[in-house]
Amino acid sequence: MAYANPARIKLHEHQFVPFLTPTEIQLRVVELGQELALSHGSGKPSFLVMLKGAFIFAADLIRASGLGGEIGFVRTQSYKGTETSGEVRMHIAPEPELVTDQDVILIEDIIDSGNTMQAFLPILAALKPRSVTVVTLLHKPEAQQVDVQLDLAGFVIPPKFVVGYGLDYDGLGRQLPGIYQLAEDY
Ligand SMILES: O=P(O)(O)OC[C@H]1O[C@H](OP(=O)(O)OP(=O)(O)O)[C@H](O)[C@@H]1O
Ligand code: HPA
Repeated sequence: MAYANPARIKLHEHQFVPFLTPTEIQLRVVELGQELALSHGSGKPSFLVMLKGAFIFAADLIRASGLGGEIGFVRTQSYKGTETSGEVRMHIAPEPELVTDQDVILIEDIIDSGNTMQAFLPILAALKPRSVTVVTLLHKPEAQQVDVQLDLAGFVIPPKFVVGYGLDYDGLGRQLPGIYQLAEDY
């Protein structure tokens, strides 16, 4: 499918410039899907999608992997504007039957400070999965404040705020097919 990919966008009071094109993202998502097919091809993993940000990435990644298995959703929230509040709230908890004794593939859109993963992984571990594989589309190692498990990352990016392909700035921008970075020159 061909997507409209605007050059420069405004969301609320901020301007954003193109950072990753839809094509770059799609090519990398296919590679990640192939890696999951290799590591989990002999079984039926449970996919756990971190809402809201990971919903578009997960839809593409799961189909790119060709893997069967159930799909579940969890919802955490910690961001206000471009900053983490530091407090990770759990709105939708995992279904135990998708986790206990299962090989779980946890799909996240971004690991930034690492606070969300640090808060969520113990909740998952308490349900006693057979294994957990953490996949994130984006990783900001220079912004990370805490060490967390990370098995597969699509792109390692600088510590600047990004939107698009599921990621938002205060509720806006999730629908954009490419990923945009906060502009500094306005
Ligand atoms: O590593 P961290 O600094 O914790 O940031 C990563 C988290 O922040 C975003 O979620 P957010 O709380 O914005 O909720 P959303 O997915 O509904 O946008 C993103 O989807 C990750 O879950
Ligand atoms: O850079 C980001 N953009 C959107 N949401 C986020 N959540 C953590 N980091 C980010």
